[in-house]
Amino acid sequence: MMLRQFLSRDSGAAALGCVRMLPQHSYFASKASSPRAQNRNTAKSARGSTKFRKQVPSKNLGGEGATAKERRADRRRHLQRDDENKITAKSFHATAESTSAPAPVRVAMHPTTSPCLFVADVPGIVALGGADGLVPGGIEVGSIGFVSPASLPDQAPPPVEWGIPEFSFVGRSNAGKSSLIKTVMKNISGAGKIGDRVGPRVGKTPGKTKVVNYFGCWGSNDNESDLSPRNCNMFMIDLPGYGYAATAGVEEKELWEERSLLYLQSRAPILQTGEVLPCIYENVLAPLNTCFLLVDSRRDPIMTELDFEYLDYLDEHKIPVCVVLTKIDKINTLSRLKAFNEMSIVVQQRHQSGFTQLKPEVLGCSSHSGEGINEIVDYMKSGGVWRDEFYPKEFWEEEEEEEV
Ligand SMILES: Nc1nc2c(ncn2[C@@H]2O[C@H](COP(=O)(O)OP(=O)(O)OP(=O)(O)O)[C@@H](O)[C@H]2O)c(=O)[nH]1
Ligand SMILES: [Mg+2]
Repeated sequence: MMLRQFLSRDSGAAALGCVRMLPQHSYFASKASSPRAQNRNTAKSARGSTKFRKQVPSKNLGGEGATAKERRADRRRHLQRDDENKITAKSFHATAESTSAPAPVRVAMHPTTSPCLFVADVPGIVALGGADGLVPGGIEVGSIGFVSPASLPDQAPPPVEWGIPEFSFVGRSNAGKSSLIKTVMKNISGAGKIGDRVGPRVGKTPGKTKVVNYFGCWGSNDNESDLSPRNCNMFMIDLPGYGYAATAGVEEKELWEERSLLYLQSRAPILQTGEVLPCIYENVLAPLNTCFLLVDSRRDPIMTELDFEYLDYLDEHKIPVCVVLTKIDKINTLSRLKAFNEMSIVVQQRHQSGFTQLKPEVLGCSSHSGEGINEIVDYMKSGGVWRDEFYPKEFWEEEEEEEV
């Protein structure tokens, strides 16, 4: 009961109670200041690995004597206007392209939110969890839909304060992030096809996704009036990839990378400022539940320097990470074994050296054949890292005692 109230987005009082119950010395604070973390940071600066650490939101945007960073912020504002992912009024009249869904997919603009919400209301297939759909026992999902793009964190549709769990997908450009989200949306909703106005856009050339896109998941029994971002049970976030992009120059690409990093650091338990948020941010949970780090299973070696740098960044911000090998339909059994072994060694080494938010098991999937998708969906529906790895054990034990 207490647990459910705490996780409920509308129970501010219960959340406050929980803040008091948190251990005095934060789980995250102790990890952040550990000698191992300090050594890692020192080693990182020594090898000049600063690509993903320079990205700090700029306060002074442009103007005379502006620094390169400020000029980039100016460009960012400019790009926001003509971004290809921006929703236009014309899109409101779009219909979803779902030909083989179990029931017709309806697309609706929700009146209570910004005029860019599309909802694909598809009869749900699974119902987990309790009344709120957001309980430690699981996250109930059944309906899915595109909510909104955001170029900057403050444009994100669900404010951090709502504490709705978010699952984000990161990786090199072309790793298969958007495809995976699309396939997961199909799995959740039971729809045969997810159109581009409801799901993420997929592209053959690296650099397709350019802004942070929010996809909402509602409960399977929610009706149309419940389908606002506030009522979402979880979000899936499609982020622009890092590394080579065929669709843009270096500067534009840097801007997209910055968008990803700004998103991550604004939703993570540890802020860029060094401030530690011990699971709770202004009385609610830090919303970023898990970051799926996608790696193309065909790569040899499996991890590139950029992947390692990204992993370092996630570690530094104490973001829970689950590594997923993608496109496994493209490789034979022997190559799969090799890829999984290689990746598991990396993950276990990192886990043992202090990156405890890194899920020790590596997942694999194919968005084309559907292999491994159930495991990813099950992971999210079971609450991701909320119960087990993310929170200190004593936290839940204390809660349960309170219930008695
Ligand atoms: N064979 C196979 N191809 C895949 C799979 N997943 C994605 N692809 C293909 O890989 C290409 C890139 O997929 P995207 O989902 O757009 O990749 P992304 O990571 O979102 O790329 P960016 O948005 O550019 O960062 C597309 O041509 C997809 O069809 C998979 O599981 N198997
Ligand atoms: Mg993409």
